[in-house]
Amino acid sequence: MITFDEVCKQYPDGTTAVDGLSLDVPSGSLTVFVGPSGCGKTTSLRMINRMIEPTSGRIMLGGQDVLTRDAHHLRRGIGYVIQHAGLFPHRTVIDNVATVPRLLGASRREARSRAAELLERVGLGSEFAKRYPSQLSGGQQQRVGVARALAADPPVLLMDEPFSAVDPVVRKDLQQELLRLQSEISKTIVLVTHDIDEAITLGDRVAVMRPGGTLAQYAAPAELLTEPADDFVAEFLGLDRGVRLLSFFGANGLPLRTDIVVSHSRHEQLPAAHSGEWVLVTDDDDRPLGWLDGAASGDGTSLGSATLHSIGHGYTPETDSLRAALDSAVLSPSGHAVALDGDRRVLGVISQEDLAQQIRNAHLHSSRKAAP
Ligand SMILES: Nc1ncnc2c1ncn2[C@@H]1O[C@H](COP(=O)(O)OP(=O)(O)OP(=O)(O)O)[C@@H](O)[C@H]1O
Repeated sequence: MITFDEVCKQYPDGTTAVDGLSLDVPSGSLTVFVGPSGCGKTTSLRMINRMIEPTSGRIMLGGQDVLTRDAHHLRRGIGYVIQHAGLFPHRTVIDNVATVPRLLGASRREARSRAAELLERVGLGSEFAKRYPSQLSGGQQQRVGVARALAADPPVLLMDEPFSAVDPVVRKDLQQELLRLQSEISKTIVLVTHDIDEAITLGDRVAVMRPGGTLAQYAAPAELLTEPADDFVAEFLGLDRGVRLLSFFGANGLPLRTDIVVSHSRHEQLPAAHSGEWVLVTDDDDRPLGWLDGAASGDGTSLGSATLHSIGHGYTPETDSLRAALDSAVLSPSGHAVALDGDRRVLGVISQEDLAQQIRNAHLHSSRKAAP
């Protein structure tokens, strides 16, 4: 556990970077510090490993004030990842990572084998080991940075805007990688970002800081989205916070219709009962072929030659959220989301209207749960 206890930091020029910060970062959790530029996120992070020292207040790590710890010894237990990975440009990838175990006394061979294992763990195969950092993409360099930070097997990992120098697609990949890695290694991670979406995706808990270095709210992402503490937090979360909240509700158990799903193998023509409405046409294996606009086609239309419209991405009830189901319905020409199993077989469909009702139920249920 890391505890900030009334921590303040004033720089010599009089700037107050952090003002009365008190919060607990539970062991094994991923906590995100988020807020607009200049609100004291980096200063707060660097006070954990004593790169910056507080003006007043205390930071406790494992029950001990970090200021009472030898700085080098303290940092050995704290991995640190920064924006541009901060790799040694003249060392190969494997040597960048092996440097840390070497410093800790491992033989060259042991250090390299540990480094290779860590590179594998962050998704970089052996073909990257001999390259230099400049021969890697930004995202690959960030992975090496994470592998190096993990090389001493530190219980704590500090990450300062680790993914902000890479493009949005790579960034999403790296975020998912970090979540996967964290599920395996369960470190105590403190991550700084100015991107609220990143904070909500990654954080078990999110500390929203405001200009002047004070804490606006510290809560789990779903709680932030449901009950922002004030207008500053609500505004920082953005206008689509209701839709983002849907990411926290599973799409399992939604009532699905199968009466407007028509199998190609059982019907050669659009049955009369369906003329006038959209039907989903499937193949012999229940895989979706596309939506047929019954109103435009009329009964008796041959299913084999009808014009079908794409179902889009559909959603998988077991693994997707209500947000994915809603997205699927909004993008569908028929206004229905298609539920697919893991083999992309059709389980049924749900309309936007039915989904809206389910969303209202989910919100109601969550606010009842939140009530004392
Ligand atoms: N060495 C320093 N001397 C004086 N003021 C500083 C120093 N370092 C940071 N500051 C100021 O302290 C405040 C907090 O800075 P900090 O870097 O912690 O913010 P941040 O939230 O991480 O910002 P960003 O998102 O832009 O990186 C800012 O106003 C900054 O200008």
